Amino acid sequence: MAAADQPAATGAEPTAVRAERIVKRFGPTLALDRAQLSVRPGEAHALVGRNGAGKSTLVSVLTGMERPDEGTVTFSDEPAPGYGDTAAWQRKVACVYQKSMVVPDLTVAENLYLGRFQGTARIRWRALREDARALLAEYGVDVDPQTRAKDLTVEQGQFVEIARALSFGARLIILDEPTAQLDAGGIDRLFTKLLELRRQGVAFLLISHHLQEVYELCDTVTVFRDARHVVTAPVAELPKDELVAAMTGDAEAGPPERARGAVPAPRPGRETGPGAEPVLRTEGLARAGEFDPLDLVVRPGEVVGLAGATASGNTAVGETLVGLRKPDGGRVAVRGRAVRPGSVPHAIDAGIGYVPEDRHRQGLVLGRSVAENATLTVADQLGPFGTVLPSRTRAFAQRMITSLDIKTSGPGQPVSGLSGGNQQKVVIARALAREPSVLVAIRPTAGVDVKSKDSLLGVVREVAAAGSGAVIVSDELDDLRVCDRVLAFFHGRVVAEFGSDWSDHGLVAAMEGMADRETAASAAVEAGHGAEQARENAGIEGKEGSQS
Ligand SMILES: Nc1ncnc2c1ncn2[C@@H]1O[C@H](COP(=O)(O)OP(=O)(O)OP(=O)(O)O)[C@@H](O)[C@H]1O
Repeated sequence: MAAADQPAATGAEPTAVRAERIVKRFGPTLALDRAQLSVRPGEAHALVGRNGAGKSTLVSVLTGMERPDEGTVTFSDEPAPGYGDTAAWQRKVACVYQKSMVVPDLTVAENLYLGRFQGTARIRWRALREDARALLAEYGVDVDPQTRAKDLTVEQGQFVEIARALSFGARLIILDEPTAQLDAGGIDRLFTKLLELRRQGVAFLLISHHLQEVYELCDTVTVFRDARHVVTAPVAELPKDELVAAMTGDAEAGPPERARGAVPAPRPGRETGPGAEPVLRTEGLARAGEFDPLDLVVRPGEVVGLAGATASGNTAVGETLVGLRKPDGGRVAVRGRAVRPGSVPHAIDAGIGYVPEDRHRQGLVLGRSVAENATLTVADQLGPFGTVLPSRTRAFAQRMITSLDIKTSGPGQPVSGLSGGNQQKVVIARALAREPSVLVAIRPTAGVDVKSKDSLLGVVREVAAAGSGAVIVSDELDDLRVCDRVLAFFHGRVVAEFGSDWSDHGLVAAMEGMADRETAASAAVEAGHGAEQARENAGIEGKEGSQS
């Protein structure tokens, strides 16, 4: 491996932060085992590792949220503040999460000065707004200070958080999956802003499962595996396959591991292919202001992608299919049977399995165990006469834990103690538990590590191979690669239809609104399909324009 180990402190160059020999235990779990990390001023440093490797735990230690059992943290070679001294920590470091932590009902100005009011002195609102305006201008953030935080876009929220942290004096900003909810333009603007700030000496620690981002944005990368520091190296000296190998512990990255056993074997008599009865069909399905009437057909054995950037309508379609949103018009049928609109329980009963985007709000009961969460949708099958047998629940959950490679101390562990990526696997386990006819997954691999991503997407393919169908709603190209065909949404309409041989460029252009259906059809023809075939492949029935 070309990678060098963490350079020893020379004393010549101060570090923005240095963590040494950090040990952190949660009950029997050793989350950090003598872990180390140092970040230089002005550096963009990536911290990567598989789900459960200890990244978030280190962030908690570096931001003063968790006290380590052993080890030391220094900022600019000075000891870290005492644990509990929040104000002192704020002057050193801040973590910007995917979901902005600002108080939603307060204005931007109020959020910026939160926690800074002293004693009982009257707050001078006009001066506060002026100060906020000046502060935002200083950091080049184009947001009106009187906007309520809840009305900010994800991108604006992140910028406000960064400005707030810098105004406290912090010179180290930790970004936890910052691009997960940004579209291409937002990512560009974030990257530009970070570059500007780095020139002023601000250091960034980026936690990401998007390895491409690591290469585009960072100059140094640290890999954690199983609670330990494995390697720190300049990104230019660590090719992607070596980086993945360091994360997984494999000598070579090797072929993706496949999760086995989570998916039932194909059912005899279940036909697949173009002639088979659709597992899912929508006719004229629509929601005003969100998406135009959509006729969609998913046949057994098929994985169909609904691609689109934020607010393109693809997520709204997915959430309407699973009953979370009520359509204004049109119908949904599973294996020919109509599904009652706008009802999640009916959708589940009809055979629609659902993997939500926001697992915290829609997916999991955090205080409950892995076993209880994984079996929430099948409680009726776990014992006679409405009872739930704990032994059956545990056995069922154990099968899911093994087949989806969920890193947990066992079926009884509360889900709140799992890492983010492992929580996502529990959500998928739950969706699969009922052996759905069609699985609808919205950004299913958000926050999931590179190896588990392959394995989860492999599970989706297996669901299809077993005679069901799947719909993947995502803007992640890796999610869409497993699809047999992809419909690209823009402004609530399907603007392009692709077979499985789309190019990154073509699909991204379509999602950005730079392709219309004609271009897509000609792209399909160029790729060797007839135009009719391209339309047929796309499963769009009825006359041209039925979706517009
Ligand atoms: N509050 C907690 N209680 C119990 N165990 C915990 C707690 N927080 C973390 N852990 C355990 O510590 C280990 C490290 O988790 P951590 O969240 O730091 O991983 P991670 O690298 O951030 O993973 P991901 O990429 O999935 O977010 C995991 O085994 C996790 O289950």
